[in-house]
Amino acid sequence: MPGESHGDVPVAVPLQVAMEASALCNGHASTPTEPAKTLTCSECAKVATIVCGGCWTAGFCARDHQLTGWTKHRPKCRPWRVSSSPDLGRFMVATKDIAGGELLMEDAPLMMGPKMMTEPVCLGCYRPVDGDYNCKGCGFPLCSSDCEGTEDHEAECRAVQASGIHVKVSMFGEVNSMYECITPLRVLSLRDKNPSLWNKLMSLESNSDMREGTEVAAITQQTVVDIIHNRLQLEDEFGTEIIDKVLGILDTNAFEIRLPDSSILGVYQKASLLEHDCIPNTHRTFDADLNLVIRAAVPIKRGQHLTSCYTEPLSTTNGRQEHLRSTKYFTCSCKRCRDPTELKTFTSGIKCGDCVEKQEEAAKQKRAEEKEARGRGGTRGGKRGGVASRINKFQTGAQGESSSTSQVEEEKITGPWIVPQDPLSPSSNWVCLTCKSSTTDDYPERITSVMQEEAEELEETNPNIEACETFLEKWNSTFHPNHACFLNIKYVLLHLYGSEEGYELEELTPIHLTRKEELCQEVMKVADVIQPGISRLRGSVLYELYQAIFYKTRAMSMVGAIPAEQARKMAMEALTALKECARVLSYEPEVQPEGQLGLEAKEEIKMLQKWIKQEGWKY
Ligand SMILES: C[S@@+](CC[C@H](N)C(=O)[O-])C[C@H]1O[C@@H](n2cnc3c(N)ncnc32)[C@H](O)[C@@H]1O
Repeated sequence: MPGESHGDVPVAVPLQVAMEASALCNGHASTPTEPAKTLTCSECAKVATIVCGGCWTAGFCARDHQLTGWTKHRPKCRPWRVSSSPDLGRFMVATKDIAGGELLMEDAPLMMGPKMMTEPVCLGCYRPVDGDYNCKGCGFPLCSSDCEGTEDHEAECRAVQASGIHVKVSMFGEVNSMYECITPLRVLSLRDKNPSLWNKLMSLESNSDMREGTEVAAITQQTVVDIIHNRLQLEDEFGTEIIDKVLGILDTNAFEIRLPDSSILGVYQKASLLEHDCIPNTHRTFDADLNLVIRAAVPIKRGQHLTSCYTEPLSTTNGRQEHLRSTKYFTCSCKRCRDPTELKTFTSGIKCGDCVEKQEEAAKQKRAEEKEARGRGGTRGGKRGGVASRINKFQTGAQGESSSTSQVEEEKITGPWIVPQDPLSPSSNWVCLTCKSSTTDDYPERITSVMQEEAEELEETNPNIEACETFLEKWNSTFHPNHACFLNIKYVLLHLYGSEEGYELEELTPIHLTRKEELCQEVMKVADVIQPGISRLRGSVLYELYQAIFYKTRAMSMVGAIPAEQARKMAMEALTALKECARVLSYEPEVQPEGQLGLEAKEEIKMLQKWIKQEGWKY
């Protein structure tokens, strides 16, 4: 149009090219071939000759009509389309090559509510409550009268009042079962109040057939269905079937939203169509209005499915599978789950006791032979121990990878590690990758759950450095250093070095800083595989890594403990980590702690560059 700028209009792609590309994409195993349709121009309905290069789906008869139609098409233009298959149901496919960080969708919540298992929170603003103020209508605790008339709180308030019950919550700060039926009630109330919203919610996957007869269904029969029917006397309005369907929809689709001091549930229409993968290629955040913002975490090729991780990435294959089966009703067969080594991260790995015994025996034998050889006049090597060896370790650690470090790295891969033979089966045998012996009992599951329980207890007690190090030392001879439980404790520990009282950053010795760096590197190596690209996990660890390297470099170069060239190299490593941290966290909203950390990282880049300049180095 004359005078109108078309600067952001995507290129035109010839229809023939788009059709050939689409045929290639549809070659994907799980993508059905879609019926061939004649594409028409979105502006004049003539037969299309080109498609929009942004979404590769909207057709136009010619470039002029693509330009004049841009204002209308822009809100719909997106780099993905929805497809479906019998295995996955609906899913999203990239319609063009997408760059890491590219915005894929912004999605407003269809509805929100408290989590089913939650401590008492205000039903208007979701802050934790202590019972100081109770709703005059229904008795549920709220933060103040301001939240009494909020639209969010209307459904349960009305239902409770109509039943003649006046709620009295007396336990605070711990999970309270009275909240379990609030969010389902909010969804149910939409059927009459807002049919269009209700229809959108009902169009989401409920997995009703799979849910029927499960333990989850039996529990919610008592905690939700019976309460709605008997206490709130709504049996005539909402039969068991519809309540079960709503519960299935919430289980399958609700996202957990982290607020500053609580977390709640939100249901989103577009983002609900994202398929699960234990190594997701998208990243999700919530903006200040709790819209869900989905970006590409890594570059995505046209034709690839867009994926999100529905479960805890720092967990074992069994743990992830169990969570997905019991709450989302499917068995994940992503490349991480299919591979017994989990792409050589070994986050479920256990040490083979037999092989360790044999290795120890062989080492003992070798030492005895060496001793005998020395006795016969062989070379005498003075063994460095105590302080001398610690200083040596510290210096080699600071100046480059020592042979023992690379040995440890090698061992992380070679083992001897026991892994599940068929990771997709909950009753799989476990096999040692070195001696090939297979476990015939449930030892791997038992020992893992013993350690997991201990790790959970430890995490619940706000552990200190000593407790975390003791835990790792205790289980070190039984599990792989990357075992998911270890990684969770290591994640806590790497933050404690630098924040615990007496271990603040300025007070850390180079040995402590080396330990902090080592922990960061270990967690980062796994994070790079299982949460690549833009991820909060990587961002947060990168910040700690920068701190460890920078403080160590400064402390050591101040006393001349390392050559200038070594110090320069270390400073550059710190700068690289900090820049990547700032990049990764730049996608987090400022209202979230990670968003704040990203801003700090941005500021600290300037400070670090200034310091590097002062030292006379170029960056
Ligand atoms: C949030 S929904 C995703 C959208 C859903 N496919 C639909 O058609 O509405 C989650 C459900 O999709 C299916 N699903 C998602 N990812 C899957 C995967 N990797 N393998 C198998 N099924 C999957 C499962 O039925 C799961 O409970």
